[in-house]
Amino acid sequence: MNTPARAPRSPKRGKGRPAPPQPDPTRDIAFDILCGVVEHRRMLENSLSRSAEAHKAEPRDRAAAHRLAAATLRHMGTLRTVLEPFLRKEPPEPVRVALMIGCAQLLFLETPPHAAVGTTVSLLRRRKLAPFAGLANAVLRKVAAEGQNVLEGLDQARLNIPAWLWSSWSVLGRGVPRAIAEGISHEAPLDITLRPGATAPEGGIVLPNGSVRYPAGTRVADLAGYEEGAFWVQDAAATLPARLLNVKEGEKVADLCAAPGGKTAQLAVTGAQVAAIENNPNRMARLKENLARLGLGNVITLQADAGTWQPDAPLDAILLDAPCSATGTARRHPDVLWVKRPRDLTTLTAGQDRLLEAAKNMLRPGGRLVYAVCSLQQEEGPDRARAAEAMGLVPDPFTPEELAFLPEARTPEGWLRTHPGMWADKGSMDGFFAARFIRP
Ligand SMILES: C[S@@+](CC[C@H](N)C(=O)[O-])C[C@H]1O[C@@H](n2cnc3c(N)ncnc32)[C@H](O)[C@@H]1O
Repeated sequence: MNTPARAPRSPKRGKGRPAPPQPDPTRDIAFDILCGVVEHRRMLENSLSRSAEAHKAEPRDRAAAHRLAAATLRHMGTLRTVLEPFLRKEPPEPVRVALMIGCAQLLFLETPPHAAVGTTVSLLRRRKLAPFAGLANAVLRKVAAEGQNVLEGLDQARLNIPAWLWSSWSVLGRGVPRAIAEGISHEAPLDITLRPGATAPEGGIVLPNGSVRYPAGTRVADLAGYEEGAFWVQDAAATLPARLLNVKEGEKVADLCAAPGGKTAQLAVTGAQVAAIENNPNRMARLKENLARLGLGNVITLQADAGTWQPDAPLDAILLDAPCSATGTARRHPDVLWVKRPRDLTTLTAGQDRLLEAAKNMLRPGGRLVYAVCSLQQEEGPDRARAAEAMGLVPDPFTPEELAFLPEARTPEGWLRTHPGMWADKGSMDGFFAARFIRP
């Protein structure tokens, strides 16, 4: 077994001192993000908001850092494996993080070797890890020379998914864990949902569900019509739960876990009377901003716990997009793979049951509930649908006609199950589970 390495001696200086390290906010912020995820199991956004470097950086540098960190996370299992034979001893975790950033640039981001090596060495110097600069120089030069050959012998899809998740996804079908891993291995495209009657900005392709898709890296604010509220950002799979609630004009509807509001917007444009409930004040602020941009002033927004909130009168329909492990969003948020643990599911599923029970009691007899999670986990999807049935809700299966544009997502029970292995030829989709019920 490898043992922790002592810091090697500083590389010998020539006649002059080494040049002082150049500022490099992109790599500094990416380093902070990755240390937060890897060492402290903090989600990427949380790590980003704690990074002092990120606070003083230009938006452009923050965005570049976000993409570099996400690319490193997407390939993290592979990067660890590639580095292993070049390290005689285990380096401290922050040094390994810096090496992974350098390695990701060499192997996946087409950064020229001198830049990948040089920026990693400078990063270590800026972060008071100068004694490891020589090690990084030597290791990354070897990766530059031999890394592509090493990659060829690796099962990258398998390495980039933690073992517990890979085995949990095998219930989804033969070959599905690999298909999901391949879907996650690429940066997600940008999908938008158009307001009824709005024209799609140029450059997108229309997907079978009506979403319009733009290449990964497209900046939403650059698309024509954004400021005017012609559309909102929403993965194609994320449009399905609200659509399957089949809300009609004038109905009394609640969106119980609403921010940032893509599904609220879908419900509101039908002309229904929508109450959007959200308990997190920061996320509520984002929801309100989004609804204001879209001009959807007809939505009532309430900061409240959906587990205790009561409507004035029983509701016709409810969307419960419950908080979950979010493993279905790993192509946008690859940090999820390395932050979540099996034990998190116990707390999450208890919360989902609490919200299901509360939602049931808000409905009028005959009222409809769609329960949805952006999770690929059995415990948060099918097991919760069974729990809802045990609470007295009556299943109302999705019909083949409702899912005619995506028949592979309809389960034998009439639930919805999407995953990142679907629409592989179109750029994939997020993983969602949804089930519909009627209150008897
Ligand atoms: C999966 S996200 C919802 C995404 C949203 N439906 C959309 O499409 O944009 C879950 C949301 O539920 C909120 N939330 C979590 N627990 C809640 C509770 N007890 N009551 C209300 N909102 C809650 C979270 O803050 C988060 O914004």
